[in-house]
Amino acid sequence: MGSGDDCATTQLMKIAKVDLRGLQSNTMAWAEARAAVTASMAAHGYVVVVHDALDAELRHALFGRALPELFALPFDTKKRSGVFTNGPHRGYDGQIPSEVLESAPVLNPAEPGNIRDFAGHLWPQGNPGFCYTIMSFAKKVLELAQTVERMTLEGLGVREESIAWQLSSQSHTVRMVLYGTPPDKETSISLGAHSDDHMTTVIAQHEVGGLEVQVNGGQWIAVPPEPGTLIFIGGDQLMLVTNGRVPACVHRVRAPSGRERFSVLLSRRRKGDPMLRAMDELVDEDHPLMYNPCRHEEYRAFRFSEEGRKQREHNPLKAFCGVEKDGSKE
Ligand SMILES: O=C(O)CCC(=O)C(=O)O
Ligand SMILES: [Fe+2]
Repeated sequence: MGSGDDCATTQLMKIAKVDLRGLQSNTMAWAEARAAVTASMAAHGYVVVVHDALDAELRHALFGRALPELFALPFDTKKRSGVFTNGPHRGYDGQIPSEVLESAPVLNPAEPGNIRDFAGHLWPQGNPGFCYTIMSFAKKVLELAQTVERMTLEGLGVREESIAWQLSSQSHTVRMVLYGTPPDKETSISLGAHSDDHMTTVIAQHEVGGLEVQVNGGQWIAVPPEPGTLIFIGGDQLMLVTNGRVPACVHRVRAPSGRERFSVLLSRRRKGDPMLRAMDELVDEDHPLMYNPCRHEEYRAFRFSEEGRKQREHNPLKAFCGVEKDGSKE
C-alpha cells in the first residue's frame, strides 16, 4: 500500500465522460470524441467512456451469475484454474493473508477455446453459460479498448501504419476480482495506489464502487460504478511506447462502505516479451526520449522486487529505465 494513502482525501468531483455510443469513424462526431479522449489520456492517463459494450443483460450475466458462481467454488478448485505460472499474480490468487481480494485471470478469452479450457479446470462437465458470458464480455470490451487506444494514438499524431501494428501486437487477459471488507477501517484501502504494468486496462465495476484515480500528481477522484460507463486506463507499457505523452494512471481501490465488491478487468499487453520502445513519431526535439527500450519481463521482475515495490506509486518505469532518473541525468 502506498504511504500517502492514509492522509489523502478523495474528491467527490464529477468525473468527465466521453460518449462513444454509435460513433462512425471519419465523422465530425468521431473527431470530437477523439479530441476529448486524447485530452483526458494525455492529462491523466485515463478516460471514462459511455458505451454499450456492457448492456444490462450482459452486466447481469457477468456480475449476477458468472462471478458469484466462480468465487463460490472451493479454494482448491479455483487454484486449478491457473493459466500462467511465471511470476506473481499470474494465476488464481486468494486467501493471501495480506490481501483482501481474490482474483482469477483468463488469458485471451476472446479467442476460441481458451475460456472453455479455463472453465474445464473448474467444472469438469463444462459450463457453457459461464463461457458465453466471459467470451461476450471479452469480445465487446476488447473492441472498445482498441477503439479508445486508436483514438488516443491518432490524437497524438501517430501514423496509421504504427497504430495498426500496435493494436495487432497485443494479447489480452480478463481478470475477475472479488474484494472482501478492507482490513483497515480508517483508510478503507483494499488495493493500494499503483499503476498497471501492462499497456491498457478497461475496468468494469458493479454497484459497489471503490475505484479511485489520481490526478494532478496527488488529488484522488472516485470513479462511480455507473451502469453504461467503463474506465479505460493507460499503464506503464503505454507510457513507454508513447514516450511519456500518456502518463500511467495511478489508481487504487478504497471501499468505505465495507461491502463485498466485484470488478472485471480487461487488460492488454504486448505479445511475448519483445523490446518495448517509444514510437518514432512521438520522439522529437520538443519531446526527447524519456524511457530507454526495455523488456517487459525484466521490468516486471523489478516491479516485484523490494526496490520496485517502494516505487509503486511514483513511476517505477522511470526508476527502471528512465533516461533522466530523479535528481540525475544518465
Ligand atoms: O478493481 C478495481 O476497480 C481495480 C483493480 C486494479 O486496479 C488492479 O487489479 O490492478
Ligand atoms: Fe490496477
